[in-house]
Amino acid sequence: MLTDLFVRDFRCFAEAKLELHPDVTLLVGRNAQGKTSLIEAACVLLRLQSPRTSNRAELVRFGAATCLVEAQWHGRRLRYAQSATTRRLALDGVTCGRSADYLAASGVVVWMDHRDMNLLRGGAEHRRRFLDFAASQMFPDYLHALRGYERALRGRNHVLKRDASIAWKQADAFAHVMDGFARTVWQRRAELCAALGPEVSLAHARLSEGVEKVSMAYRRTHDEALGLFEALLTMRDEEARVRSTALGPHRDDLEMGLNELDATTFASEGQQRSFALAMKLAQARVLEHACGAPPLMLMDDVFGELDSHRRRALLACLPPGTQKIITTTNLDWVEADHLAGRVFGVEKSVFTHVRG
Ligand SMILES: Nc1ncnc2c1ncn2[C@@H]1O[C@H](COP(=O)(O)OP(=O)(O)OP(=O)(O)O)[C@@H](O)[C@H]1O
Repeated sequence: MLTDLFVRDFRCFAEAKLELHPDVTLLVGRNAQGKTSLIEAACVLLRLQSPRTSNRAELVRFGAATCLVEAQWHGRRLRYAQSATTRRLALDGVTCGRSADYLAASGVVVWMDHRDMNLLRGGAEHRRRFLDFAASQMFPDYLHALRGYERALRGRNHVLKRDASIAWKQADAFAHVMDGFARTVWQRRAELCAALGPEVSLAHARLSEGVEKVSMAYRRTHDEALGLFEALLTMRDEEARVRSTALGPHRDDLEMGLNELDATTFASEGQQRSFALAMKLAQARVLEHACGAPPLMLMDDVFGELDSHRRRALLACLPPGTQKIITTTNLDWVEADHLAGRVFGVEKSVFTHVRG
């Protein structure tokens, strides 16, 4: 459970302190008052990643030198400080030099927002990001393998673009490195998808009252029997033409089926929304199972646009004991019998305790 959340010079906040509720904390305010920034701070503190940006310097309030986020997570004190160029982490008041050690002690997170529709409507990169965020929380070796793969991929693409005549020997050296990391990435993504598949079906059945059938499968760019290095050897002509790496985990995708059809093209908007919700719920259940404790749910303005059946199903499908921080522009949708907790109003980056 996350308690005692404190931020200083983070995004629009000079300083804010919130005592979070063990079940539900609602942050209510008009647009651009700071709701999303606050739950982003919680995500950064627990996972060292923002769902909104990969440029950490953006987190520091304009004009300030360093941002700070601190909270208690299941009795441990987490501290994240970030300047334009450096990041400092601390666990229980002791500086933590290795992010892997920090992440091992920290909690897991599921982030939900209106962009979740991109899991169905957007390109494959959205689905890969979904897998990567979950896999990096479940498997301690995943992020290292993914970053190593991406580094080698950048190197290889640079070689493919650089000269009029491609230095294949150099490109192959990068391909060897990519091949090693790709094995871990594939294995972990496959394990994750095997765990997610049945959970997506279960969650979707509750959201759609059991009338539709969904499926989800991981799709590689090439035959599994071939290693990446060998597969890339067969792509010389194509790569010489497009000047970039044609195969590998950076091009893989998830195949999403709805009643045996491709959900990314044939599903209605409502069906796609239920599918995306089911994926996030499945992520929560799989993370709970893998990590032994429910994730923190950070839900950015997702409830207002759901009908009351799906709102109830969404809450009912979460693992028992899941802590939720929910942002919303109004409380009209809140039904007292299924959502009690603490409410804060937020205006111009200042939080006011309203009730609970
Ligand atoms: N580094 C920063 N320093 C200062 N202000 C920032 C920084 N980054 C973002 N902001 C500002 O913070 C404000 C709050 O943004 P935030 O996305 O948290 O609002 P919100 O209440 O979630 O609104 P919405 O409901 O529209 O998403 C915005 O006006 C944004 O421009």
